[in-house]
Amino acid sequence: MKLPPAGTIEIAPSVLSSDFANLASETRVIDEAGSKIVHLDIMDGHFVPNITFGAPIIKWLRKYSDLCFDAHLMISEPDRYAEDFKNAGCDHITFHIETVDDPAGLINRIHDMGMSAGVCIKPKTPVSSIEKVAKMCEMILVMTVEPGFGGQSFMDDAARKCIDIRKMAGPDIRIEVDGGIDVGTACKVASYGADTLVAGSAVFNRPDRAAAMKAILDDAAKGLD
Ligand SMILES: O=C(CO)[C@@H](O)[C@H](O)COP(=O)(O)O
Ligand SMILES: [Fe+2]
Repeated sequence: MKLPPAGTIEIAPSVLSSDFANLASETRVIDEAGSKIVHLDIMDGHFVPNITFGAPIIKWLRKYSDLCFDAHLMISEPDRYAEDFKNAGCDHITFHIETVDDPAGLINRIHDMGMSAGVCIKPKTPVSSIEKVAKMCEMILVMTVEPGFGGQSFMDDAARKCIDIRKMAGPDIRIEVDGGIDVGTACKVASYGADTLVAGSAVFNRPDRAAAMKAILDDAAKGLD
């Protein structure tokens, strides 16, 4: 499934905190609970100090799920691997602005392969770094923790960058936030202009994933009041 167009608040559960031995059923649960997107965290042990999974695992998961596969590439040289993620069935690829010399070139390549594209900024990376390419993207990802691990504490200063990004990019681009999103922080990021909420531990570390997702979305709605 393609990335939903901007204009609605969506939750993008990150399977990073799920039971990797049961990835297909974990993904089915969030689908049945109403999610349109599953967030896939790809880490290479080089750009970030952790290793997760790559295209072969995604290719298998694709056989079991029609959700929008939102790949968050926390890897060096994302241009080298973008085609592998396309062939594995990803719908959307986000790469880190810190990892490339020619972000516009990579966004064009991702589009040419038929996927939507996103750039991501780490907490200390300024909004100005994505100014030239923001409007080329379908979604901009703002890290609200240092990338690499689930379960970290939300950084409000980083989240506030969504306010400037929303002004810069306009209403037609999704702004995704990632790290420490739960009840209490979802309302804040929604008020800053984010509309796509990645949640890992807040969903998968709870026995009732559907209830956890609903609580996060209800909290986000409060941020729009
Ligand atoms: O990209 C990352 C971590 O680098 C994430 O997508 C995490 O999975 C978010 O985890 P929580 O903070 O929601 O537990
Ligand atoms: Fe992520």
